[in-house]
Amino acid sequence: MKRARQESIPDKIHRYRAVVLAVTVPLFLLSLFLFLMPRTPTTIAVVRTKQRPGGYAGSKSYAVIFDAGSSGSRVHVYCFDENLNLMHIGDELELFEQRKPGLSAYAEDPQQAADSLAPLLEKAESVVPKELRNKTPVRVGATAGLRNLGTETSERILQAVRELLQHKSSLKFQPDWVTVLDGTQEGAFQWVTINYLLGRLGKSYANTVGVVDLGGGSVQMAYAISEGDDEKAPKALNGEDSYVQKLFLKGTQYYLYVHSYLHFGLLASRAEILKVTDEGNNCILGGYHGSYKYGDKTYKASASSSGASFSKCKDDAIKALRNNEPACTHMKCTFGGIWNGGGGDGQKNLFVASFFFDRAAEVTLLHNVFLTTQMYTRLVLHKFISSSRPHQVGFIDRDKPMSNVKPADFEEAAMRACQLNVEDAKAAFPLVQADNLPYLCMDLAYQYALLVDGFAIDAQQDITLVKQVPYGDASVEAAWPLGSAIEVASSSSS
Ligand SMILES: O=c1[nH]cnc2c1ncn2[C@@H]1O[C@H](COP(=O)(O)OP(=O)(O)O)[C@@H](O)[C@H]1O
Ligand SMILES: [Ca+2]
Repeated sequence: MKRARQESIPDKIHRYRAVVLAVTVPLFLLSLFLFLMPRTPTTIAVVRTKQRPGGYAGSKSYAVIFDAGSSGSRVHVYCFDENLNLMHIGDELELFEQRKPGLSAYAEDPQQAADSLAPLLEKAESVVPKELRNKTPVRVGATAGLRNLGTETSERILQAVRELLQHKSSLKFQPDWVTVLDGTQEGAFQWVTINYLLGRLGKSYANTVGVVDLGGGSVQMAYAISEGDDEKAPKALNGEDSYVQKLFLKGTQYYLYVHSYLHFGLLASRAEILKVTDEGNNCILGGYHGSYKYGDKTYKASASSSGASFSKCKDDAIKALRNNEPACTHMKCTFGGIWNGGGGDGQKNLFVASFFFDRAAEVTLLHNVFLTTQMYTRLVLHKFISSSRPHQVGFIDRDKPMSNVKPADFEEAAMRACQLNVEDAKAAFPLVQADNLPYLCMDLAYQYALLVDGFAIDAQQDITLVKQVPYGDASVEAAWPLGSAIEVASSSSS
């Protein structure tokens, strides 16, 4: 048998050259490709590590703001880019959650008050990316409800809320971020919110809009005035909030007239009106005999035998506005001896929010959605159906978050509501909550009196009722927390 010849290494390479080439060439090409490729990290979508305070990471910063209102608690979460534009949180431009009642309903039990915020906190945290939570500030602003309770009780509640945030939250938190907002801050934040969403910040004061925010406990008026008018503003006396605040926004100096009227929010005003009326009330819908509780006081709320009367009820609302009015020591006053700010271009476009919108929406129905034939007939009978908007009853466009109306629309709606007894009103206004029904005439008459007699707005002036303001591809709540978040985000990203 012929023995195989012993091959040398060069011979072997020569014999297997095809295999060697087939293995080494692709390997060489692969290494060359990897060598020339741009050096990107292999992990996916890393959040940039350079982070500034205020939940800032790369180009995003978050802010969580609790609105502890007198009639309910709400949480808003906003996300801003580095130019302070709102960015998406899911499909929306904010997270907004609410629950009732507000903190002041738990005056006797601060722990329960704080616990009422826990579900809102959980929801808010869930939309902030985990790695940003300890950089994201959480603030709580309480408004008229806690202002009414007095310092000791409200401080106990705020302390319980601070403990909740300290122990149950992973957000960035400082004890002095949980406060009772003063009314002028609240009004100023509301003005910033609406003007920001409308894209008016950075423009001359004359191109901004004025705002009225009718809460449950207080109502705020805020609008920008000229520098010259600021110089003429009456100086605040000791203990009074100053009438004008200076705000520097988007490179522009604004002089903002703001006043908050405690006890003149919609729910508080009912108590004021019930106080000035005697036995049979002119505002309570016919057939209702009960009582109204506001704060820790209860008022008799009983209809007169002839039912409600719009004109008498409006007079009572005006009496409540003027009740114990101190002399007007300023050039021109609204009510309560308060300077009216002098008016001007910053007030010519007025955006009117909160309960103004809510009540208007509740007395507006789409025929096809809500009305039975019997109800329709009743509404025609009472002339509820307006020829200018034949597709609906009432005066706003229910499908839109903003509507152009006139103060006179509230008068007209009040006149119609006041004619009804409580049973008929229930059928005519299925959207009005049962516990608000007896007060429907009172609420609408007060809203009209507040605008026309309180703030001296012409009954025929165009005003905008607003709940949300369209911004980008979504709408954002027209409420003060956005103004507060803008302050937080701009101070932490500068
Ligand atoms: O985010 C919001 N969007 C629209 N309306 C709001 C928002 N938050 C509160 N409101 C409105 O504010 C009114 C309640 O006032 P609130 O309870 O805040 O009283 P207060 O401001 O006197 O403390 C309601 O009409 C409610 O719909
Ligand atoms: Ca409010």
